[in-house]
Amino acid sequence: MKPFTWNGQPSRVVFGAGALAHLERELDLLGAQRPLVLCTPGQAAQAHALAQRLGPRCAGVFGQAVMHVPAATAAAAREAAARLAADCSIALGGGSTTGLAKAVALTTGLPILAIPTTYAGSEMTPIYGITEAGLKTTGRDARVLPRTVIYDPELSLDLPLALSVTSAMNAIAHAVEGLYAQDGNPVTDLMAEEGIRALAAALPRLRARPRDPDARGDALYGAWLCGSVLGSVGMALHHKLCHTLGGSFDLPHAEVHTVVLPQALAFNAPAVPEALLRIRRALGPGAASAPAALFDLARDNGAPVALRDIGMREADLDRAAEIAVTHPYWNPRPFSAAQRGEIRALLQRAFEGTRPD
Ligand SMILES: NC(=O)C1=CN([C@@H]2O[C@H](COP(=O)(O)OP(=O)(O)OC[C@H]3O[C@@H](n4cnc5c(N)ncnc54)[C@H](OP(=O)(O)O)[C@@H]3O)[C@@H](O)[C@H]2O)C=CC1
Ligand SMILES: O=C(O)/C=C\C(=O)CC(=O)O
Repeated sequence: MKPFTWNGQPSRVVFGAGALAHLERELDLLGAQRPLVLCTPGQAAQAHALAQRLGPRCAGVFGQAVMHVPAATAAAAREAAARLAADCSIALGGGSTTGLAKAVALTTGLPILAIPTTYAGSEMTPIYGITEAGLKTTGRDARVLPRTVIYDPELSLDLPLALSVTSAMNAIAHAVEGLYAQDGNPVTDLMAEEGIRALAAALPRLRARPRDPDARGDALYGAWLCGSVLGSVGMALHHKLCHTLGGSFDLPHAEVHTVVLPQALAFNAPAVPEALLRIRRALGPGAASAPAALFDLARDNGAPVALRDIGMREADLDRAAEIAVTHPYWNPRPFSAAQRGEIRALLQRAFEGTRPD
């Protein structure tokens, strides 16, 4: 057994259908008297319903969360939290909303109670991302790790199927990179393999019955495991490419992960044989390689497999490759300026949607 350290996940998790009923109890446990409810404009109705339920203890609602957390939005949310004398953020929504709560926590220390409605997994990580002048900066800071997470499958029953599939692929990507992370360990390996299995098995059930509460619960269970992996170990090439494409070219986050994952794993495959075995086992029986099986999982569940289908311009691929190899993340197969050509070729295959061998 190789030596390792594991910081675990200090977040308190309340999981189950109807778990939202425990919100007041969880706020009391946090000692939160004046929570600010954060959401996207699209989820304002749910956020205001939550605020009404909380009554006078609720400091208010800030409903301007946006994907990739623009710096201006972060500043506006911080100002609102100060003006309303909030002592806690409730992030009701997907990773965009959790990311906004993290941006507030980064400078104010305001504790976060996250109520995820997608499978992004941000609620289980100390990773933040803020985008300014077309460049996304990510970092890790213990202050941004949500203190409490309420996972209630009933809140994702209406998550559109297409988003359910791509958000599940986003979560699977966390686990895939966790399986070859520089600081991986036996516990995160177990969580990663089980998370991939749970999500991959839930997808066809969701296609058959999108409002199946059990399938939604199993998917959320998988997202929790995969997010926990991401929160515990480092990210590598795949996430670097997605941060570049998402933050610098404003592509939809989960869709980028869905398209890039098979290609990034194919690039790393020669260096990560153990990870390939675990991924292949988690995805169930089949003759395809792990990268090809991930490609097929996305394609067979109706998700995009080509960057050109999610808004990427071929003319931007050179710049994307340049950004990606600048300040690279650690990766089991080194990528830096010297590998720019290989990364450019990877992006071309992702642009065209070429099924990996
Ligand atoms: N720091 C970290 O560890 C991580 C951060 N992230 C970040 O999170 C963001 C992406 O998160 P993701 O969840 O994919 O994106 P969003 O939070 O933007 O949600 C994606 C889409 O799903 C819709 N949606 C969310 N929940 C529901 C629901 N219950 N019913 C119907 N529609 C719903 C949203 O609609 P609407 O806009 O109306 O709300 C939105 O259109 C990115 O900024 C990414 O960088 C992602 C993973 C990990
Ligand atoms: O790319 C991911 O899914 C994980 C991390 C981030 O998105 C960083 C961020 O919060 O923007």
